[in-house]
Amino acid sequence: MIKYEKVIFVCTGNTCRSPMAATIYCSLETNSDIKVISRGLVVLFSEPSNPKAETVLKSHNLELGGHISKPLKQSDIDENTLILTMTEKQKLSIMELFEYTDNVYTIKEFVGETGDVTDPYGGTLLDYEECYVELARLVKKTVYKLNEEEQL
Ligand SMILES: N[C@@H](Cc1ccc(OP(=O)(O)O)cc1)C(=O)O
Repeated sequence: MIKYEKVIFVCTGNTCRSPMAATIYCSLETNSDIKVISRGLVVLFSEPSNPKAETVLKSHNLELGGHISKPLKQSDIDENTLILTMTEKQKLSIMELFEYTDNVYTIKEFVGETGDVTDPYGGTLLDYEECYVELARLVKKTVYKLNEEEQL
C-alpha cells in the first residue's frame, strides 16, 4: 500500500477547480499529514483565482487565501505523490509529460465514479456553485478513502 506524502489536485488554469478542491480538502478533518497543493496544466502567466470561485467558497465559509495560479512542474512530483485531475484528458497529458505518474487518477476514478468534472469557466455563479457541490462530494470521498488506506 502506498503511503502518499502529497496530493496534487490538477485542472487546466489553476484558477477554479483545483484550487477549490484543495481548499475543500484542507477544510476537512483528515487523519494524516499529507501535504495538499493545486496546479494547472495551462498556466501561461500567474493569475489570482476566479472571483466566482471565491464568491462560492466564501458562501460556504471557505477562503482561497490569496491563491495565485501555478503550472504543474516535474519538481512537484515524486513516487509518493498522488495526482488527482479533473478530466481524463488532463490525466493522459500528465502521464505523457511527466515522470513518477504511477499514481495519477481522475478524481472521479479515484473514488470509484466515472466522468469528468466539467469546467465552469465563463459560466454563471450557479455553474460555479454546482461545480463546488460536485467537488465537495468528491473531495470528501477522497479523504475517506485516504483515511481508510492509512488505517490498513
Ligand atoms: N487560463 C486559461 C483559461 C482557463 C482558466 C480557468 C480554467 O478553469 P480551471 O482553473 O478550473 O481549469 C480553465 C481554463 C486561458 O487563459 O486560456
